[in-house]
Amino acid sequence: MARQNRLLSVSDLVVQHRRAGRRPVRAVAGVSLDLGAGEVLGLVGESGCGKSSLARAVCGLTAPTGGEILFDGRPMRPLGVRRRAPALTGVQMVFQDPYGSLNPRRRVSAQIADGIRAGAERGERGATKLTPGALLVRVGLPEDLADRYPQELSGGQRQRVAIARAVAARPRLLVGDEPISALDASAQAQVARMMRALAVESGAGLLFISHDLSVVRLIADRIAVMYLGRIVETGPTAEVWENPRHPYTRALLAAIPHPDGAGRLPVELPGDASDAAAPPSGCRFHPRCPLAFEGCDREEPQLAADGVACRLYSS
Ligand SMILES: Nc1ncnc2c1ncn2[C@@H]1O[C@H](COP(=O)(O)OP(=O)(O)OP(=O)(O)O)[C@@H](O)[C@H]1O
Repeated sequence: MARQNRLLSVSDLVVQHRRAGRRPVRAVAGVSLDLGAGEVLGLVGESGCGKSSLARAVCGLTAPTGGEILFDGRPMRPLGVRRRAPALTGVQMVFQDPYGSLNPRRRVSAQIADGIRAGAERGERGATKLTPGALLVRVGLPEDLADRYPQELSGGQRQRVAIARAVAARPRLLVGDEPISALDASAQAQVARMMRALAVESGAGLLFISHDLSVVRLIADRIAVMYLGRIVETGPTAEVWENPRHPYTRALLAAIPHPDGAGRLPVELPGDASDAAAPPSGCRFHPRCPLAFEGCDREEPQLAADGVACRLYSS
């Protein structure tokens, strides 16, 4: 499908953070990806690889340093330029910490009502039929929680409220930045599945970001694996899960404990992830790669049409 026809199309995105008196950090170093309506893309990678920087740029919260973000075929402008709340553009984001994003002084019902209003203002069909109580039930909470304040709720309840508020705005694109990592392990898969259901049934695209490949694979149609600012592998979920090709994806998979406690042993990657402010030359993963060979420290592999950025597969 042509880029302009995708709900979200990111090409060669660069996000660089300036730091006073220190070298800038290129958190996103040339990323291209796309997402269709009703589709779920899982973005995975270790802490610090640039997932949040990418998510914030996609939502217009951070100005890109380079590249292009098309939303519905039109350039996504940073918030300062657009001067409109993301909800009014049809993009909603759910963050890891719902405490930071919910207003402690307003009742849950009022905050969800804000979302409903934003959807209605954009003229989204059905937005005015939504009610805070019905949305709470939809995210697995009792209706009467609407009268409470965020601090009266548990962390898991707050995160469900944040999801209800995001969905209330009838977004065309929902971005979850580690939306489940603060939840109990027992609730993570359930909440992830709920986000998928809510997005897909309303025809929205979902960009679901997590460091946990085992949860992402439960809900994503496609997976993109990010390492130090770059996408190193991407493909349909079943393919990436069953036949990971990039050595980094393999290491991520090998580190997932088997459900019965046996099976795969955690494999430690040698060394720490490199500093994004001073990435290694050549392939960014080569200092930790068990399969690195002659030349990997000089040539930076590009993401090929087969979805892998690794010299092992280039002819
Ligand atoms: N505002 C900022 N100013 C300076 N450096 C930043 C800023 N935001 C992020 N960084 C740096 O950019 C790199 C990528 O960070 P980012 O938060 O995007 O990654 P992440 O994969 O989302 O990690 P985490 O899951 O820990 O949030 C890191 O080296 C981080 O220290």
